Amino acid sequence: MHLPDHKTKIVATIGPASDSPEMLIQLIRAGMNIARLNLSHGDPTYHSEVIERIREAASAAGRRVAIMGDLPGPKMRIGDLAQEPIELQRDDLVTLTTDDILGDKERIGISFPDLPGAVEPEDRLYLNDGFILMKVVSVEGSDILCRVRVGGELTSRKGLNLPGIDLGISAFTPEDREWLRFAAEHRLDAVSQSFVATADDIRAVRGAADEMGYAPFIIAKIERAGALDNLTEILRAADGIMVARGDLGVEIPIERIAVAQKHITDLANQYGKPVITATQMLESMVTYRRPTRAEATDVANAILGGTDCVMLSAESAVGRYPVESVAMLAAIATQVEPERSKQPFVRTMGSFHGSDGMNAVDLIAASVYHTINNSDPQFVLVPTRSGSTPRNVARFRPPVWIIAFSPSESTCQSLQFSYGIEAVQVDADRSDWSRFLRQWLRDRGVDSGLALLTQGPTVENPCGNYRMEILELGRESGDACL
Ligand SMILES: Nc1ncnc2c1ncn2[C@@H]1O[C@H](COP(=O)(O)OP(=O)(O)OP(=O)(O)O)[C@@H](O)[C@H]1O
Ligand SMILES: CC(=O)C(=O)O
Ligand SMILES: [K+]
Ligand SMILES: [Mg+2]
Repeated sequence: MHLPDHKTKIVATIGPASDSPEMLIQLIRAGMNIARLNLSHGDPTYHSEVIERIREAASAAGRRVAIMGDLPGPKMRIGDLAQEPIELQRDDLVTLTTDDILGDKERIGISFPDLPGAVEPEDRLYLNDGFILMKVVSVEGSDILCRVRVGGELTSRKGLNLPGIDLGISAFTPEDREWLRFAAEHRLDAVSQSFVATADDIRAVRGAADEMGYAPFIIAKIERAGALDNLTEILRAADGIMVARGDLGVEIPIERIAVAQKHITDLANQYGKPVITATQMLESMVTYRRPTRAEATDVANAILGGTDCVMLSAESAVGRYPVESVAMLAAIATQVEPERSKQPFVRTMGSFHGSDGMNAVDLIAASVYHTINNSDPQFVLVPTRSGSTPRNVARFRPPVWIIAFSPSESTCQSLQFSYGIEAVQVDADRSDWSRFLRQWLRDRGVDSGLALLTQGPTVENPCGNYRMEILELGRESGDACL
């Protein structure tokens, strides 16, 4: 039976460097599980074509690939530049204007009409994920005169951050609603919402999707300071979460990123919701064939720390080595995963020991955890409808693959986000899973050792109980069950 070498899932942003059919096939073969479309860049025609190419490449490669549309959110960006890149130097005077212009070194357009009213002299503005720092000198009409404090290179449509200044815009913007409709029309598996502040932002996306008859897997991107105070409620409302370190590293002091990442990851593991670690994971591979030691270590530490997915941004969207970058993530994951200690039980279950005790799902997941620790099963087999039972087992990061069986194609696609889960679509729910799965394994040449089977009550078997079975695959009397 073919299973990947790595259980960590790989997200790659698709852009001009990776959007050809040939590149997409290579990315998939190198280990890409999820293609991310950054809807802040490129128009609907472009993204429609790319979606079609990704699906064709996935079927040509015979691999499951999920597609995630990353909604722009209320991110302020500079407009297009007449010539690029431009180089801003310390002490340069630059005017940011809401006028519709092609920018240059003296005047740069910005997309947010209310900005001049929201800033005052001495405020700090950051460009390009914080690389460039400017201070406001004065505001006049639609113009903001700024002095460059830390210079650097700038290209079109880079982001603009104002840490600490609340612009009072909700995360789910009218533009996002248009892109959500696009995502619904193209049946994208997942959408990620940028700049989430509260659970209401996620509920707004889910509500709007509902009205469109669309039920995407919804990822909350944590990239503003306020979201860190509302993590629990955001995790409850969302299907998964992303540590969006590009903007987060500007919105909170960069020296606090590691602690925030650890906190978000631990909490997501406890809730059994997938977490994506994103941005600058292999940044130097935008230009060079090899990453730095620090980057390779960052990827490894994210995996050791419990991330489900690692993500590429510019490396795969506009870099010189998209395939090598995916292959590097896969190689690091393959080396690191066997070295990880089993997730400590208390760390994963800690918050669930409330006054109500553990619920049935947690009790079963705990039993699977203990059984794996005391035996050496080949697989954990999990029939599922929504995907929550396999995710509850996956949060322990068992050293064996969890194979989830679901009649729902969208559940299978959403399981692409979870560490160590391989999804298999089956024709229908059934009442004879143990017989069926014994045969399924035998058809794939697996007929010795142990497998664990766990599931909750199902539509086929609504009176069933939460259960864990131990399948002795070679046992004669077990064969008699076939
Ligand atoms: N479809 C695309 N077309 C052109 N350039 C792209 C595309 N997708 C990404 N890029 C480029 O790759 C860079 C890194 O991608 P990334 O997804 O991190 O974007 P970002 O602009 O930093 O915004 P965000 O915070 O939404 O991720 C972008 O700044 C952009 O220059
Ligand atoms: C991915 C993203 O949006 C960020 O890192 O800011
Ligand atoms: K975006
Ligand atoms: Mg961002």
